[in-house]
Amino acid sequence: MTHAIQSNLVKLGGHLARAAVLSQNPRINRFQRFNWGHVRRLTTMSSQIPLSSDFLFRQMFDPTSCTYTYLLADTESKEAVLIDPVLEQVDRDAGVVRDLGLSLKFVMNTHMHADHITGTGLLKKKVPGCKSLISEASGAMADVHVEPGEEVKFGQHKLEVRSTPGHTSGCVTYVCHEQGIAFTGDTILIRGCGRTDFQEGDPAVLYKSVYEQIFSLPDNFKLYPAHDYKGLMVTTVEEEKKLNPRLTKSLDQFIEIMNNLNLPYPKKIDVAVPANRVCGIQDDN
Ligand SMILES: N[C@@H](CCC(=O)N[C@@H](CSS)C(=O)NCC(=O)O)C(=O)O
Repeated sequence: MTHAIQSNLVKLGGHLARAAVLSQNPRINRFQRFNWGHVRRLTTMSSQIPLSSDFLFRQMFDPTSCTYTYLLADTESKEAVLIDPVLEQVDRDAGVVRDLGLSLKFVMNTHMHADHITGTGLLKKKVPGCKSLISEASGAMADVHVEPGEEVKFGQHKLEVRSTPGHTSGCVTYVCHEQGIAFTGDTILIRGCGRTDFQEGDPAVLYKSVYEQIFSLPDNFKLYPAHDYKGLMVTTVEEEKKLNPRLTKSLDQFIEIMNNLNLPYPKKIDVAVPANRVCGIQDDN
């Protein structure tokens, strides 16, 4: 061991010893004590669940709205579903479906989005035969309305519909149990969650949805959100249970945080919500 390493280890030992003494001293108030909060991290990690070889998964990004669209398919039967498409990316999405020789069964949304217009209506025109799908509770028009507990089937695979209101009253999470993955829309984001200040948003309802419907999934289930604003792509139940800066708080603290986010309204809200109520475009089929 070099002298420099030895000396740094001695210094680190000193810091840790001082921190331990400070944290035990009753005369030092809680704000002066060594704050371990910022060193919170996973010390162990649950084993990873691999996707089965007949399960196609593609995550695609729209840089303007920071939306993720997901293409899932059964590679044997070729049946596919597309989750949360964006109007401006319809040609990209239809192109991937065509290139891979897939048969698009459902174009589905996790909720009625407020920040972008869904690509659903236009995809129905460009990819004949596919059906639009959204929750009954969303209040949006679609060919198929799903209820909590129902399954969306494509080939040998299926997604369970879980009701996760709070960001909007009609939000759902689609869970593929056999692959250990869930599509959470805006209910839970990576180290964040959907805002609750419009479209019947309610922080207490969102908190309950997350704890009852998402954190009740196995720790190693991967969570795929509808947005990320920091370049992250995927998280796990375990990570969010332990590291989510909002959802690791008590219900009261969470409500306080959500009621004071003071975010500007999404720029497209006034056009997106009415358009998404009718599948993104007036559907004249
Ligand atoms: N700047 C964007 C809108 C960003 C935003 O409000 N995102 C929503 C999800 S889309 S309605 C959200 O819930 N964000 C949570 C957060 O903590 O950021 C725009 O103008 O479109």
